[in-house]
Amino acid sequence: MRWDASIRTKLTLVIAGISMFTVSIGFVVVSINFYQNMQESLQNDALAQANLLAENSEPYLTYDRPEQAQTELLGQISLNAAHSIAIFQGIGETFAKVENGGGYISATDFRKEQQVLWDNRWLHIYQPIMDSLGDQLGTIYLKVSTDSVKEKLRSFILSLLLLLLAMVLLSYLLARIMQKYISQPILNLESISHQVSASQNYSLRVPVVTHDEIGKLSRTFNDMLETIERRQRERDAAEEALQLNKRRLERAVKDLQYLANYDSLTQLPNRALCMDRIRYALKRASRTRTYAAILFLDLDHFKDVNDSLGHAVGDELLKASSKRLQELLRDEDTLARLGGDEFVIILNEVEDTEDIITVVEKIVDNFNQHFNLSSYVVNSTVSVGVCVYPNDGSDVDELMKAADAAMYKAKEVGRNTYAFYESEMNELALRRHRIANDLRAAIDKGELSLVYQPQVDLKLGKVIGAEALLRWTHSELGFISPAEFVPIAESTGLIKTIGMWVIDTACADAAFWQKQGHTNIKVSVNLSALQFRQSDLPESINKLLKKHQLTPNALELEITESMLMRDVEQAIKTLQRMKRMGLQIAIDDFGTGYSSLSYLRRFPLDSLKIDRTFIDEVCVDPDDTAITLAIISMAKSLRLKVVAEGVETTQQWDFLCQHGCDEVQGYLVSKGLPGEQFLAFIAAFSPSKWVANSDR
Ligand SMILES: Nc1nc2c(ncn2[C@@H]2O[C@@H]3COP(=O)(O)O[C@H]4[C@@H](O)[C@H](n5cnc6c(=O)[nH]c(N)nc65)O[C@@H]4COP(=O)(O)O[C@H]3[C@H]2O)c(=O)[nH]1
Repeated sequence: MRWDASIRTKLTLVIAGISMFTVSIGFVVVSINFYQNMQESLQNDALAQANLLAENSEPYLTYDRPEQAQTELLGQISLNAAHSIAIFQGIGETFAKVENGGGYISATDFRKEQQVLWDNRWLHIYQPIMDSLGDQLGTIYLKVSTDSVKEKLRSFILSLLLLLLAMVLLSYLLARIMQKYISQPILNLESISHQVSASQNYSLRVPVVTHDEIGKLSRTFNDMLETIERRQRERDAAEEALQLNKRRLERAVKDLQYLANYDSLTQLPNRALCMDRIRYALKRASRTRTYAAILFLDLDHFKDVNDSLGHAVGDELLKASSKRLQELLRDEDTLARLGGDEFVIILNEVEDTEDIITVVEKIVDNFNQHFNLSSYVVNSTVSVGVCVYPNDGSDVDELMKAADAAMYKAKEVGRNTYAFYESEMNELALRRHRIANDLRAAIDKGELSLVYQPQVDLKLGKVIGAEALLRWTHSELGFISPAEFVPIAESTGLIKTIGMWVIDTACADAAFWQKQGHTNIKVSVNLSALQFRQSDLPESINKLLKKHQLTPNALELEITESMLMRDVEQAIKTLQRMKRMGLQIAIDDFGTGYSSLSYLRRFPLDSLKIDRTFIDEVCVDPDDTAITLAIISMAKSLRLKVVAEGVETTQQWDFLCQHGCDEVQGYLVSKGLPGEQFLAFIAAFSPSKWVANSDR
């Protein structure tokens, strides 16, 4: 068993133990000595008395006077212990005896010779009585109790024990005090070594207070710490130098990597990294079944700028061009500089190839604005060649060649333009270009018009409003769907003008219908995202309402979920302004976006329009049924009206009727109608008549 007491305790106990052991031995020796002395004194005393009796007993024996011997002789004995005394004569006959606490004496106690005997309780002394002729007349027998000796020994031991206890206590206290001088330096040594091992702080030192072995040990320990501390310092310095070199090396590697992958002038990815990014874009596109577009850009007449204004201006133009391009791109797209005035743009995960046209047109348009360089204003247009993965090539080389070829095509056409590698895309781009250009004049030429698709209240069985739908009949291209030209108008910004024309026209028509007596008919107008973000839109609408003296609640604005979710707080503010004006607000194509319920509660809305794609299969596809029912119940819980778009069959109509939909619109009721036809439609509309003509 290990004993884990401290050295201090051990030392105290050892010192106290030794002193106790020594004192105990002394105690035993003294006690034995004392006992022996007491015995000897008693024996000497008793022997002297016995001798005296033996010398004086002769006449009493000779004249046979036992009574006198008893009183005159034995009665005179004085001893400090209980005793009995007898005079034997002849061969053991008791002549006289006195029993004075020394017990009974019988003939059996007789001994003839001189003897001194000790037993447990008694001291027996036999002393012969001799006559003058030297003959033995008898024997004196003295029997002395040893109780008095034992009693004295007991009280002696008791006082000795008390003394011993006091000495042990004293030695313990002295040991405690003394051990401090021995154990403290050891404890110091132990404490410092513990601190050093716990904190790894080698600057700690043990205080050296003695010059003995422990003092020497402490000094050696301190020397050892000093050596370790010095080595530690040297190692730390070496480690620091190593880290510094490592950091320098890492920075150098990073710089090298950067130089290997980035262009030092524009900080854009260089050719090597560009090829890598294209490879990655192709993988992403094929995994997500989308397109990737590679735009090869070359600044027109860059050489002239360099030659006439100097390389510094040329560099500045390249930097300004890269900044401008960067601003036009999404974060997930890549802009790289191949060298000279050649740039490449990678458009990732493009879902619709028409989006590529939008981007490339934006780029070409932007370069039609001059560059304000530090000392010159420079005009620099751009020629762009575009190819699309997977249509125009399956690997990086093929696609780069295609984009390069397309770029030369754009240069040949006369620069400041773009060209697709694939002619089909070129045609599409040309058509978009044409639409964008011609749309500007379409309003003035009177090519735009509105049709109104009736909206029927299912409970009332009455037409209660209409959605205004924009129509464009191009003088040469014929009918162009709003689904085609509205996004183009959005990308060119022309939608603002067209949108105001739509509201103006719809308000004028609605005011006319009201004048014709259809006071409860409201008109719904689609707002584009760009329009919705226009800060002066509420005021502009207000002006138009006043212009046509139309009550605000006769105008409903249709907004899509994505328009609201783009900047929720701003959207809430705009909607609140519109609501304060008294306008009606509907969410269009509901269910296709990502609006969250918590946000919906915060938008001041009047109705939700269930998207046509759900109504299409509402009686066939259980998913669409479930979604439609969920939208209806959600709208009810938000106290919003529900409108179903694209109702084409009576089954859909019945389903919506049964499940509490408020309003419907769709080909089952009517397609969009020109203003005057719509008026006639309201007048003629009666549910029974309509039911008769329907596909029931
Ligand atoms: N298959 C089918 N289709 C039906 C049925 N009932 C209505 N539709 C069509 O569904 C579209 C509904 O309009 P939208 O969802 O707002 O979608 C509109 C809207 O986003 C946009 N648009 C139309 N007019 C305007 C406008 O004045 N301003 C803005 N910003 N966008 C407009 O163009 C989109 C397409 O408009 P449209 O071609 O007129 O197509 C209209 C309408 O003709 C039906 O029963 N079956």
